[in-house]
Amino acid sequence: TGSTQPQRMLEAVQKNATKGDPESVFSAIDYYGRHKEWAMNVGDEKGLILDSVLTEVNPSIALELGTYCGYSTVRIARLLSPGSKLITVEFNPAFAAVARQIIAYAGVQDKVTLVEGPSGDLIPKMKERFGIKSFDFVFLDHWKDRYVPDTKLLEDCGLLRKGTVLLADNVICPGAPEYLKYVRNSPRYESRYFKSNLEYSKVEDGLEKSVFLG
Ligand SMILES: CCc1ncnc2c1ncn2[C@@H]1O[C@H](/C=C/CNC(=O)c2cc(-c3ccc(F)cc3)cc(O)c2O)[C@@H](O)[C@H]1O
Ligand SMILES: [Mg+2]
Repeated sequence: TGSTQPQRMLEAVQKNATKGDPESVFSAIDYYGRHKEWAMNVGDEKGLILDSVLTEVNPSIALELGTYCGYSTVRIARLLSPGSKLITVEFNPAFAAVARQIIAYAGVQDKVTLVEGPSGDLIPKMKERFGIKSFDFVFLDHWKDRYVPDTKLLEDCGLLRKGTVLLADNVICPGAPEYLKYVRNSPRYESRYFKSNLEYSKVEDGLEKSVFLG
């Protein structure tokens, strides 16, 4: 019945995953994306890189730009220490509605605040709305041409501190060439590329990890 892909993914989660088990939730989405219908989730291969960077950073306050169905939201939230929070930003209300249900099904809703709206409007309100000094970790996975403007906005709003880690999806496919130029040429970032594959495919893609130097 699900008319949109996110609704069909939610159905797959409700059918195949165990309530309260985050791993079973994102595994069900991976199965769906690999065997039923390709979907733009960071996926299982790049997901392992995301997991390892997260474990290394162990953020108290994390930001995700582009929730979509909540696949990476669940993947990130499951690794957060008690008391840590993830704020995820999504401007499509239909996607946000599905993501809320997937996040709740996984049982990680207490660690996640899903904020609806365009990142450009919400980033400047993060401090006043959520009492945030700065983010420890940012996952960029929204429109690729928003990576640079939103990174600059995070800098200008004082939301990055010495050591904040930015992790950007899809820097090769679909590609974020301006973003790669920005973080690799800027003296304010220490950048490194993690080669991988596009989700559920053999095409090359990768994640760019950039540490803000202050
Ligand atoms: C306005 C700022 C702003 N504020 C708030 N929410 C925003 C937003 N801009 C976007 N969103 C939401 O984020 C999600 C979009 C994500 C965009 N992601 C890809 O386009 C992508 C594509 C491929 C691929 C497609 C086709 C191929 F052939 C190959 C690769 C693979 C990937 O992993 C990909 O992430 C949606 O939920 C938007 O509603
Ligand atoms: Mg992506």
